[in-house]
Amino acid sequence: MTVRIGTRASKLALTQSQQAADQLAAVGGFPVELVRVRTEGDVRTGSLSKMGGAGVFVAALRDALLDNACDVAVHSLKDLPTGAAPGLTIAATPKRVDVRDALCARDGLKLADLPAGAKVGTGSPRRAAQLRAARPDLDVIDIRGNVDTRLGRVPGLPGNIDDALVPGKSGDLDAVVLAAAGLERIGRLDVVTEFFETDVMLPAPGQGSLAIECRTADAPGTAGSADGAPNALAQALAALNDEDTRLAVTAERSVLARLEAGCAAPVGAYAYRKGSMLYLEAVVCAVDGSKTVREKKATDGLTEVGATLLGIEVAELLLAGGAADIADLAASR
Ligand SMILES: NCc1[nH]cc(CCC(=O)O)c1CC(=O)O
Repeated sequence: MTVRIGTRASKLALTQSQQAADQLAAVGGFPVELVRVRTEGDVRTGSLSKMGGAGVFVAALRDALLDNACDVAVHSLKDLPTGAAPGLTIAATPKRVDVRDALCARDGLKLADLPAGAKVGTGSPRRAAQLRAARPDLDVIDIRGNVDTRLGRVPGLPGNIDDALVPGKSGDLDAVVLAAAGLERIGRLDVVTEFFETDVMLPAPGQGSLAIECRTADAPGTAGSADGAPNALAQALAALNDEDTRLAVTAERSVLARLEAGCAAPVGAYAYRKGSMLYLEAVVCAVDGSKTVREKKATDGLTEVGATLLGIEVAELLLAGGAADIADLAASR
């Protein structure tokens, strides 16, 4: 048996798929190969909103799983919609890496050093809102493209502008904000000039975490041979799972689900386990940075159900604090 991992062709996707492939092969003892899946979001360069949102990146991989064109898909968890995918299971969330957002600025500048009116690029309403709340004098510019293309818009940061996507835009910004996790995975933490602590900028729910998805029939707990023993893939997937990461991202995604928030809603959430408690912090911001609702709560229910309930409780506190009035929670792109 060769296990086929479906992957997008971007540098970040290939890197994280290859890492998962190496780990699966090591613990499973079976051969693993990468299968490239082209997604609509990779092929077309137009507005993501016209393609049905960031979910287009995920949908093609899920179709490939359901069509038996691959056995495993590795997603950035923060790109996964919260709704269920029938027939598929998130079999593992490996131990999460750095959850923070990172400023990548010209000349080594930190947020406090940027001059008034400095142009800071981000495609994320969540980052834009928290940037504006911290520094209302900045000019936040909407950008998209892969990590290289984004970095290439800051003078002195070696990036590779995709000219089809953003013609003539090389070096036009003072800084961009990216997830530390993505930079870490592709070995580009050298461009970071400041890591934002979570009191300045709460990350996207699931940021820094991967979701390893498979057909439910192959998932740990469901897959079995006639004698009831789990199959080799299910066992290997179970070995890649980190339960503290699973609890944290379950709580974070539960906030999004209870808020019925779209993928472009300005919502941040971060959960972490400390001892016998699971802590969750979440924020909803007006995109112009003028208003913020923030809540924090903990539970000693260290189970999937406990984490989900914690997310619901925090979401309801946010709603009671006026979250739906300050932000368009349904916003999608
Ligand atoms: N939306 C794009 C995306 N999806 C996952 C990551 C990397 C971070 C992660 O794995 O959480 C990124 C890039 C970014 O936000 O800078």
